[in-house]
Formats: sequence, structure tokens, C-alpha cells
Amino acid sequence: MSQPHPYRSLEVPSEAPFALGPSQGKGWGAFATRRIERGALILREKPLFVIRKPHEEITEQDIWTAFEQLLPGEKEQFLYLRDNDSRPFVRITDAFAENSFSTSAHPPMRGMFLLQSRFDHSCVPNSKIPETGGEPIARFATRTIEAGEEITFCYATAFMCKTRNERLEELRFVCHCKACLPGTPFQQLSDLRRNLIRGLQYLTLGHDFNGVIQTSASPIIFDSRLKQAAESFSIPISSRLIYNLLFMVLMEDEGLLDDFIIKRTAPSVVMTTTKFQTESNVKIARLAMAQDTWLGKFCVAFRLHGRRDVADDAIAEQLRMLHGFSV
Ligand SMILES: C[S@@+](CC[C@H](N)C(=O)[O-])C[C@H]1O[C@@H](n2cnc3c(N)ncnc32)[C@H](O)[C@@H]1O
Repeated sequence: MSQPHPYRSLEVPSEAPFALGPSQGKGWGAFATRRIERGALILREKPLFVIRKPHEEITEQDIWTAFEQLLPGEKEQFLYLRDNDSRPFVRITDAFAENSFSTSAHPPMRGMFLLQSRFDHSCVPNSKIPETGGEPIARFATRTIEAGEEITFCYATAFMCKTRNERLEELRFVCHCKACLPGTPFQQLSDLRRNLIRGLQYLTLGHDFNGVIQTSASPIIFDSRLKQAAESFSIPISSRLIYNLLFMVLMEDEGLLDDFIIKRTAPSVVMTTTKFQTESNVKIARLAMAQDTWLGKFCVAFRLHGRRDVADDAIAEQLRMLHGFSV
């Protein structure tokens, strides 16, 4: 008779809304055992141990030292961990790399999490561990998850700006989520949307998602005058508002606009609307923000397209100072 999978022996809290089980082509994953509402807590977990070093400096010896200090029951739980083919890890460093999360950037700390690591990746995920800068770490539903659905999260934050092929280069496996299944209408639109999301961020931030200024042959913003305007923060406020709102619409269409992103981004959208000084622009911006949906707001704000505002030059100057930009 075959042995039960070791993950059956991992201690999942009795009140947890998920159970572990096989997930086709992905090893094992976590599946909702009941409907989980958007925003609900899925799992709060303390690390088994923490190593206070940058990820790339953590040695095999560091991990063994931490392991040796565990209680016998904790060691047993650690030893239940398996690679994706359900075989024991050959090297303890692989077990740590696959099952750890950063718990703090300053000072750098990385924690070993037995359950948070059981969740598989999706480029269109339904859960998220917000950056809290501490431990335990908590996972929340980013949309309503039905009973039986696999609970996933995105393994890399910048994926919202990356196409299928770019993501594939970074992942060490082939993802089969709906944004990665080649040849589907959603997948084709997804690549288009993520390129646009990247471009819109470039236009409003003045640089790429990783802080890099693209060379003149930018694959992101083809129009060199527009690129230059973005990099010198000369984009008019009307365009800024339109780009911000289009970002929200595209993120929503892509299934990525969760409450954490709204909380982080919405204040700067509102702030942009308060910057207009030209009366006719003020009216349109107010009307736009009074609409119920992001698409509604965007459609109204689009009436601002090509309109300059009295405040444009002063805002550009403020942004240049803020970013230490010298002409
Ligand atoms: C932290 S583990 C996740 C849990 C793992 N499936 C297990 O059985 O323990 C990460 C590994 O799971 C697999 N995996 C996660 N998401 C996947 C996906 N979307 N497609 C294929 N494999 C995936 C990959 O092998 C990846 O290296």
C-alpha cells in the first residue's frame, strides 16, 4: 500500500479555510474548503525560524544552525517538505529557498514558512501577502474565492508589467494560469494590457518599474518626445490623470486590481485631481471622480485629453525638485 503524502501530516489550523491537495502539474497546492470573501484573512503564520541576513548571503550552515535549534516536533514538520515531484529535498538550501519569504528588507530577514509556501503561483492570483515588514505574515483573499478553487498568489510583484514570455524567463516552471495559456483571447489581451500598464507607469513615474531610465531605443515608449516629457516630468496634469485612471481600468480588466493596490494608488489619483487650477479642467476632473467605476471615471476624464492647465509648469517644477532632477 502506498504511503500517505507527507503533506497530510503538516499541521494546518483547524479553522483555516483551505486544505492541501494535489494540483495538476504543480505538485501540491492549497484549495478553498469554503467560500472565502474578498479581503478575508486566509492564513496568518509565524515562521518556523528566521535568518537575519540578505537572501543571497544565507549559507547552508546558517540553515543547519537554525534547524538544529528547532524542537523535535518542528524538525519533523520541516522534514515533511517535498520538492515538486514529492521527493525529499536533496539539499537543505533548496528546501529553504522554496519555502521561505522575506519578512523584513531593513534589516534583511528571511523566514521559513511551512504553510504559506504551500500556495502555488498564478499571474492572475486570488490571494496576496501584503508587505507588512514583520512576522507573522498574513495572506488575504484579493477576490472572492469559491469552495474547491485553488488559492494562488503571484511570486513576483513586477509581473503586472511583464508579458507571458518575460514572466516565463523569470519563473523556474511553466505557468498555466489564464494569462499564460498561449493562443487564448485572454492571454493575447493580457500581454497587451501588461505592456500598456508598464508604459503608463513609465509616463507617470518618469522611469521603468525597476527605476531604470530606458535608452533612446526604448521598447516601452516609442515616441521619443513623449518619453522625454515623462523623464523630465513635463507631462501635463490632464494626461497624468488620464494615465492614472487608464492604469486602474487595465489592472481591473486584467484581474489585478485588488484592495491593496487601490489603497496604495487611489490617493495619488485623488491628489492629481486637486492640482487643476483652470476652472473648466477642475469641473471635468470633479465630474470624473464622481463616477462610480474606474471605467466611468476614465471615460469622463478623457475629455481632458490635450488640455493644458495653468498649474502645469508649477507641478512639473515641483516634481523635478522632488526627484532631484537637474536640467
Ligand atoms: C513554494 S512551492 C509551492 C508548493 C508546491 N507546489 C509543493 O508541492 O510544495 C513552489 C513550486 O511549486 C511549483 N509551482 C508553483 N506554482 C506553479 C505553477 N503556476 N505552475 C507550475 N508549477 C508551479 C513550482 O515547482 C515551484 O517551484
